[in-house]
Amino acid sequence: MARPVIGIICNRSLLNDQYPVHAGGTMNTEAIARVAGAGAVLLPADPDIIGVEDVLRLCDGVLFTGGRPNVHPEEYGQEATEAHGDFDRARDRLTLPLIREMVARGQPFLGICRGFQEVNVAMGGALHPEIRDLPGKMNHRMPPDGTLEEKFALRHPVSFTENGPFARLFGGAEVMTNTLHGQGITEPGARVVIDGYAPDGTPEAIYIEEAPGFAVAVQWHPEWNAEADPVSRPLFTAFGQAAAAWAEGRKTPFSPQPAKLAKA
Ligand SMILES: N[C@@H](CCC(=O)NCCCC(=O)O)C(=O)O
Repeated sequence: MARPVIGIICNRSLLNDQYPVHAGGTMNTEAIARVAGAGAVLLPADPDIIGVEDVLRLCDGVLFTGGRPNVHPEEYGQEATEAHGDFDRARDRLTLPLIREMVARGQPFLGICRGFQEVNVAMGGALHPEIRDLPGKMNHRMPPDGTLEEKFALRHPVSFTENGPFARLFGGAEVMTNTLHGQGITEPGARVVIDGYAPDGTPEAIYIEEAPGFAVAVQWHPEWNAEADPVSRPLFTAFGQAAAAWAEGRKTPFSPQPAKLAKA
């Protein structure tokens, strides 16, 4: 039986340090295929190659992935500085209008890390280029060296609104997550509900208020260990269910039922 199709936003990269490619991580494709239960398609992050309308027609959902290059600060009315690092303006030109259109239509999406930041900026919010420089903030960047297991290790708790949608989805108001980011939300965009925070107050989980569909994003990387992680699994499962509903012509707002607590 045909599965829903979820588009995965790629990042530009160099193969063998020589050949320009549009790259999609296998952690993302595996999470979409094995946990969300959808067919995964890789989307070049450039509207001159695939436009917003093409993606909306082809995909039942979109995964806005992590990525090292940052959303250009002119997208939120600020000047670029050295702290902002690298940019990917083609990706900005595709993802920001795509997110706004998907929110309006109720077409499901999940944002991860840079994708989380894109959702906030698409809705009119702002970011800080290096949150560890802010008073009281911890360093949320991934360790510069080490194995993937060390880089994606669970590093801090995220606390959610009691009985809010994330707490209901995860079966509790606090979970442990990894952290691999330098930027963070400073001002939420219109209708952006910040529902999860790290201990230092860094926003970690958002959804779009009164969105007709699944409009959700997290600052951490749930694609790591997605099949086994007790947080990743329900998140990608709910995303896949929303994409399947879209494929059948139905919209599903982000309003999980309380998780069935394990029998004592
Ligand atoms: N560039 C943004 C988003 C960080 C992000 O998506 N990290 C995943 C990729 C990790 C890496 O390759 O560095 C930020 O720095 O906040």
